[in-house]
Amino acid sequence: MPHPYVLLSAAVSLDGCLDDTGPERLLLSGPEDFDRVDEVRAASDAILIGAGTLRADAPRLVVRSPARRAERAAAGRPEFPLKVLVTGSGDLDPAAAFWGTGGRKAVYTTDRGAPRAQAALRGRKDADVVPVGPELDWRAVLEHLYAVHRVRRLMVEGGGSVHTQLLRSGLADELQLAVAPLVVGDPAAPRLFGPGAYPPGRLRLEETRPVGDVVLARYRPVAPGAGPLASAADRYWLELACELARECPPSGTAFSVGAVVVAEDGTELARGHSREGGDPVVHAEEAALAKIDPSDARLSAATVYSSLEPCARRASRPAPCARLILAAGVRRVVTAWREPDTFVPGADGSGVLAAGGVDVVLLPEFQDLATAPNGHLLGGSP
Ligand SMILES: NC(=O)C1=CN([C@@H]2O[C@H](COP(=O)(O)OP(=O)(O)OC[C@H]3O[C@@H](n4cnc5c(N)ncnc54)[C@H](OP(=O)(O)O)[C@@H]3O)[C@@H](O)[C@H]2O)C=CC1
Ligand SMILES: Nc1c(N[C@@H]2O[C@H](COP(=O)(O)O)[C@@H](O)[C@H]2O)[nH]c(=O)[nH]c1=O
Repeated sequence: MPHPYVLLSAAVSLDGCLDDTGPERLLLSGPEDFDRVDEVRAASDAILIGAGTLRADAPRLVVRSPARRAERAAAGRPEFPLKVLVTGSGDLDPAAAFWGTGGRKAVYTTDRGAPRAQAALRGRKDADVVPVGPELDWRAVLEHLYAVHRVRRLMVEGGGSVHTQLLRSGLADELQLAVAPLVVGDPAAPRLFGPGAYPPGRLRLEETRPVGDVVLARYRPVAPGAGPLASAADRYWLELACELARECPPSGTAFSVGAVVVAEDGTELARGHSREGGDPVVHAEEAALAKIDPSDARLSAATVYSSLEPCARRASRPAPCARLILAAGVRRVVTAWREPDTFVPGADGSGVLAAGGVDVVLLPEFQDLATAPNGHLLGGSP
């Protein structure tokens, strides 16, 4: 099920704190950065916080700039992004400014928290309470936001507990961190990220920029997911594989495919595309794997991303790509598109891989991107 693009946004002190322990919210951003945050809000379909932030900060979470609100309205969007709250307890103050400002609100809670949240918000026609089960399942929250509220871009404004869970579970697409030039120094102050197990490796730095006296750093988590569930980083790499497919020399008799092989820690091991380097028959996965030393110990925990599922049979080479992947020891493949019958009827590379113990993850929301360079082969519809 598709998810929105999830952007974590936070301002932190030099010692990694989100706030101090005083009664007032600590302003870490300066005026220029608050204006940047307003711009990010205006570009989002929804803004999510945890109930801890609602209690601590009395947030309104609105787009402040009238010009940005007018731009949204002119584009046919609601003037304000949807406000999203997560709570386990359902213990909500109905008098909080959060409820009386902005547009629609959605409250995601547990079966246990729902009756209390519903009681607190009784009479509010602009707030929906959605129980998602005995525990708060983040994937269910994201799927519901995508499917029911049509949220494609979700900004998460904290606090630490929410940011920690989304980064740890591989559901964050981007982190926007404003580093403020002050030190809180209080060991009891809330931190951005708590202790625990995070995806391995380094995040990818996308941008740094001074904004007034804070430094904005934008990162993308790129360590692939594990097992059959897709992570945000899986979407990042699959999109790249689909873009690589556009680099293939045109052909009337073979698909254009892109592939990337990525180590467990997010290091790109190799990439390839069909017919690259003047070889008229080479496939994308084959080209990428050929660039990696077969004894590279990282292969066994690597993920192969391929815009089209790896081939199961071929005439032009002795081994199809599904067999090459198995022989390389790779145990996870993420793909956008099952092979149609165009050239090989009943090809089932995913089945060959699964029979060999590989987790095959299909993300059909990327199929249009994967098929785009192949329209001339598909006779209208794939
Ligand atoms: N500098 C910055 O950019 C920002 C700073 N902050 C600061 O962060 C602090 C608040 O952070 P924090 O205390 O971590 O609070 P959060 O805002 O992360 O909210 C935590 C609460 O959200 C609900 N929740 C979160 N995850 C789950 C789950 N898996 N299941 C059920 N309920 C869940 C629970 O609500 P319940 O208790 O109702 O069950 C939980 O107590 C404040 O001091 C605030 O000022 C906040 C945002 C941005
Ligand atoms: N303190 C702090 C932030 N705090 C965030 O701002 C939210 C309140 O925004 P508003 O409703 O517009 O007042 C609050 O819930 C919390 O998520 N954000 C930042 O970018 N920088 C900061 O220094």
